[in-house]
Amino acid sequence: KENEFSVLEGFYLIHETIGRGGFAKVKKATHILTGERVAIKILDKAALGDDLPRVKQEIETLKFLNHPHICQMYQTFDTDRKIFIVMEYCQGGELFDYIVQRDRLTEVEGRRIFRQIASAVAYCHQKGVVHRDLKPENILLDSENNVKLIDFGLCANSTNCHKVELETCCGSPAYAAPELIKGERYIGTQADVWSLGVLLYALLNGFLPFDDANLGILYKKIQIGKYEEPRWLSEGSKNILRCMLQIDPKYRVSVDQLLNHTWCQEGSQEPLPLVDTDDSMNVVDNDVIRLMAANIGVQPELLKSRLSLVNYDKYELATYFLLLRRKQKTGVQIFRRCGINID
Ligand SMILES: O=C(Nc1ccc2c(c1)CCNCC2)c1ccc(-c2cn[nH]c2)cc1OCc1ccccc1
Repeated sequence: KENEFSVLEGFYLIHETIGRGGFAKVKKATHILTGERVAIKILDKAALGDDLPRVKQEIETLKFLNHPHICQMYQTFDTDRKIFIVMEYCQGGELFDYIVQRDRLTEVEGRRIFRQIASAVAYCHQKGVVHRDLKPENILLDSENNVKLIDFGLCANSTNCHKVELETCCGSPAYAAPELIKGERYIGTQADVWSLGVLLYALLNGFLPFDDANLGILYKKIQIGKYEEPRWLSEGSKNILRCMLQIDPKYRVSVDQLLNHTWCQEGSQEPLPLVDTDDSMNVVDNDVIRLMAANIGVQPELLKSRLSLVNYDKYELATYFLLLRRKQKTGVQIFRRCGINID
């Protein structure tokens, strides 16, 4: 029996399992060349069965999403039995646990988290991707409690995602928009905004706006769209929730309008990442390229051309991404200490 991890030998050190999803196992690992922590999602092809297309869908989608609040895919490859997806390490765990541990978040913390989620969703919508399964379980946190959106297995990609109508009813009922559970054709971006409303409600209150053990009653409550506004909610937060939890999608805000809502603008804010243009998918950070090129003894231009085929099956691309993240976190001086002169 081939050791299922032999394909990783020399590139990643595998540590303990940190989580089990439906058909995935997530293991802590170390990217050997940089020493950076990563998470490796391991899927068994046989166990996947007809869920295999969902995994392929997630991999293809993650290949063109590159955003600080979307869990970054660094490399992916498969053996005859397994699929490996090397992901960004999110040691803060699930947002769901973060809320439960605190009962509910303060408005300041809730706003910080919500703005990061909304900026990730706005970026997806600009790229023609609708997530369709937004909920606290699909939002992880990194070591500084910054948001990392995961699980694009149910997402739909299309160039005109703002207009194309979808029909597959998916996602978790409590976060599903009224038009989606009615089985009507719906616009994915509008359904995502409803889920963002349910998410913000859960962040600020610690419980769901629409909830019932009986699915039929839950559907009724969602279609009626009436929910409790606890006394601790400020006028601003009640207002932004109403903008999202509109049962008629025609009256629902877009995620771009959300980010400009006064509630989101309140307080001292760290600047939101700009929605990147396509060039961020090209390999352009010259500090990282020069460091890597010096390290492996090739011309920077040759390395850049090798990496510009961003198809995630190369270890060097994972190296590039991890060094870029390290530079974003700690600044260029970190490379000087690597003892390699990159001037
Ligand atoms: O790095 C990830 N998780 C993760 C890493 C370290 C720690 C924790 C969690 C919390 C548990 N205590 C130990 C610290 C991690 C990264 C990516 C993905 C991922 C990306 N697409 N799909 C899955 C999943 C991940 O995990 C799942 C998880 C495990 C335990 C709880 C909560 C979540």
